[in-house]
Amino acid sequence: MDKLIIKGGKKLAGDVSVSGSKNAALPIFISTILAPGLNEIRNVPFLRDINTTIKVLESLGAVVEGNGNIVRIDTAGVNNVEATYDLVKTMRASVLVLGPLLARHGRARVSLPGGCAIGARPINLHLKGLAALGADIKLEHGYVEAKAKKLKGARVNFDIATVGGTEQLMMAAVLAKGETILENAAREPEIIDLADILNKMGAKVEGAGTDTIRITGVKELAPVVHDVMPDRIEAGTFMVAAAITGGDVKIHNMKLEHLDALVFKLQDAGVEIINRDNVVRVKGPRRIKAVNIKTRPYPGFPTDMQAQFMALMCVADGASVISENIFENRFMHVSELLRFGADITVEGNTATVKGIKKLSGAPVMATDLRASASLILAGLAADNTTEISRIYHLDRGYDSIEKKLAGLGADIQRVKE
Ligand SMILES: CC(=O)N[C@H]1[C@@H](OP(=O)(O)OP(=O)(O)OC[C@H]2O[C@@H](n3ccc(=O)[nH]c3=O)[C@H](O)[C@@H]2O)O[C@H](CO)[C@@H](O)[C@@H]1O
Ligand SMILES: C=C(OP(=O)(O)O)C(=O)O
Repeated sequence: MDKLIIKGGKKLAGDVSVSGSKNAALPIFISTILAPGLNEIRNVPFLRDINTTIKVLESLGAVVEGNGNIVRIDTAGVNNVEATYDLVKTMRASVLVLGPLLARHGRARVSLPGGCAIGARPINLHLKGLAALGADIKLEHGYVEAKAKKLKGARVNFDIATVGGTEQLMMAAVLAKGETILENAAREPEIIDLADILNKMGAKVEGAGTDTIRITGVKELAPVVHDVMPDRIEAGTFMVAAAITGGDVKIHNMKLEHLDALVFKLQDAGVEIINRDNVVRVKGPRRIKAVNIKTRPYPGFPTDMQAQFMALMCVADGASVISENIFENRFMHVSELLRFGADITVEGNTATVKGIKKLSGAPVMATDLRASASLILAGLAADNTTEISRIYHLDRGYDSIEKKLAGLGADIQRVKE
């Protein structure tokens, strides 16, 4: 197993480029099931979750080959309709094959994903929506079995704005008979990227990015070439890295408009952000000011940036109140941040962080993807040496993060344990 060793205290400076988005690429890869033939996906990040998605698609009969950041997925031969426990358990997004398999083959058998470290993560709203489209759904032996001769358009009103649920229903509805209206749909930019590829394939999806998405079913879809959008969470993580080290970093290949909520909070904390010619320059102040955040569905503050922002608040002047409103157990980084000497108390879904002058490097353990990023950020700001173990979580979602940070002057190394 690999671990990271960071010698903190370096102000980051220079240029860094953001990779393609994990949370956009996974549903985009899965959407190719709907367009039999050779699809080409570009700007693909190198991530463990991408490899898992490729394994899932191959297990269904797709032929996949990669060349750098371009991946070609031939879905002509997809004829297996079962995604097994072994694959789904390592990556929850695999459950998204349900909608496209059902739409293309009229049936699917997919392992229930179960919870994960950050929460229970149910899929009841995915299943309720598919049932509204006419699917017959059974839960048996840990698997969802879904059947429908032909899905039929319907109105689906989500109780909660769910990103995965919205993606699942979009992919099911594009080949359904008639019109589907998704109300209280999630509005994340990754949903727009998915709608874009589906529309290129010949689908009729309108309103992605708003809370009402209208989909008119079509008979068939054709394969396409598509570029994945930049990863807004990776970009946000670099912004916090610049801020926490008092650095001066220019970030390329990012869309600042996807990060409004984070930008406002960073500015309130005293961070300077300049967007010129599509390059975002982030300058950290000498001292960070404490600000409060509440995670919310997009366009609110992203839950995927909560852990990283908490690391920043650990060294702010004053106290910050952080509420996590999406996942019930997404504070696992707290106990590890305490090992750096941070002053954090948690009550229910709220953490109160009292900033201290300096964190102190420590051996810590990564518990989930974004928690890992928060520990790196703390390590960059801390004195002395930080050792982060169990970084396999990090490799699920960050493309060469240690190399990119080293390129900005961080003293960070990956070593074998
Ligand atoms: C709204 C939100 O911030 N979604 C995040 C969520 O997406 P992901 O798609 O994993 O999760 P959802 O958006 O579906 O979940 C939003 C909320 O709805 C609940 N829920 C969801 C589906 C369902 O069938 N039943 C149900 O009750 C979840 O428990 C959660 O409280 O995690 C991803 C990985 O961290 C993030 O990139 C997404 O931005
Ligand atoms: C938790 C995350 O991903 P996943 O939904 O794949 O678990 C994430 O991207 O922060």
